[in-house]
Amino acid sequence: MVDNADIDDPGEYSPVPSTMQYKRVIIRDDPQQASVYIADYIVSRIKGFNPTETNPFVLGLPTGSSPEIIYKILVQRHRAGEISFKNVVTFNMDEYVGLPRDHPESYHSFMYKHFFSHVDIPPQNIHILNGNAEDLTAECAAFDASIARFGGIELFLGGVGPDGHIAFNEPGSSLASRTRVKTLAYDTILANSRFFDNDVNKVPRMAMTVGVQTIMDSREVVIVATGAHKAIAVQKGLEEGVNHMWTLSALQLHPHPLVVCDCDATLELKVKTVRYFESIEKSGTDARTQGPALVYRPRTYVPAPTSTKKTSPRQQPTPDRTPTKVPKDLRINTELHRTVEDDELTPDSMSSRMVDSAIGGLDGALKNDLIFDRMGARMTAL
Ligand SMILES: N[C@@H]1[C@@H](O)[C@H](O)[C@@H](COP(=O)(O)O)O[C@@H]1O
Repeated sequence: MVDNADIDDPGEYSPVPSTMQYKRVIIRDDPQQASVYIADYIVSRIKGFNPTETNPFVLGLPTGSSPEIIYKILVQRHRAGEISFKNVVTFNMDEYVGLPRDHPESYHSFMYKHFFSHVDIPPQNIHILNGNAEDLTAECAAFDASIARFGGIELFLGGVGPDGHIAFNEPGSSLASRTRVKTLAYDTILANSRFFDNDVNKVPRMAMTVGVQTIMDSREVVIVATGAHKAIAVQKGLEEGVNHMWTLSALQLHPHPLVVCDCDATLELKVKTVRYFESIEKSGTDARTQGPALVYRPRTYVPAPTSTKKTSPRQQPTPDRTPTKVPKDLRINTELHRTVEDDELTPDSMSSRMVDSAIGGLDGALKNDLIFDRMGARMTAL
């Protein structure tokens, strides 16, 4: 990303990759300050868009502990009357497969607990993949079709896994992927076991996730990366080449990526890289407060069928995601019926871990081994 940061011309706010690119890395002292930056940024983008019922702001959203603070601040801004989500449509990036919707660790539960229940977003504007759908492939295709029906995603907020994954696009994911079912890498299962009583056996093995290309199709991507455990991912994603083993790195090819880190997440970056991006911000290209406003292009918008029926969050029906009309000019391929991971690699080391981890009793041994040889080594290196 560094060598390609031709930020002198922010260009048009266009989903089409062009030579006019505007890459930003913002560094703040701690997760709180990084989250304030992002929350304010999202608020300013929504306000600048001036959404209406017929032209809503389409926002992609993540789960995870990093975005929790961002949601808290957004809720505070909403309560203070600074922002309304009435004309915002959301698409969540992922959901576990097979976990009941009302399980406390489902991404449905997470989103309502931390965000949706506290703001004025209409339930029919919320889109979260149904990890219990009978036909998961059809569910994924319908999700992409629904994004297309809304004219694509305006801003996709995401986190990053310690192994560099965005959404659940694990190492080896195709950079051309769209929404589909993925087997989780053992590192991710291990990382997420903290939400499941630290028991890797309780973590679902599969998830549905938007693809790397789904994220790349959005007009702007904002990534939050906080903590020393994200430092390697940030370094690989920003300083090294585009690589499907660190899917964050795909953003190097996006026209409007914004990565917001705390200091700890930059620990593996070269001082030169950090200084470079700090100087960019100082020289007046902080898009939130100083930089030139992005120009919103009119989008082809096909309104979703609306329902006036009130539902409680838990009973929220799966929206009708079969589009009656999909704009022809959209680049989103809605005809994805390939089988799971057709075009993706699962590194040998990971697939063998997955097989072994299914055998009772081996998880503990593997866990120790992994902590030692992967995460442990990274942490000592810090
Ligand atoms: N699918 C989610 C990702 O979307 C998230 O970015 C990652 C990191 O989460 P955290 O912010 O908790 O470190 O966790 C999960 O794997």
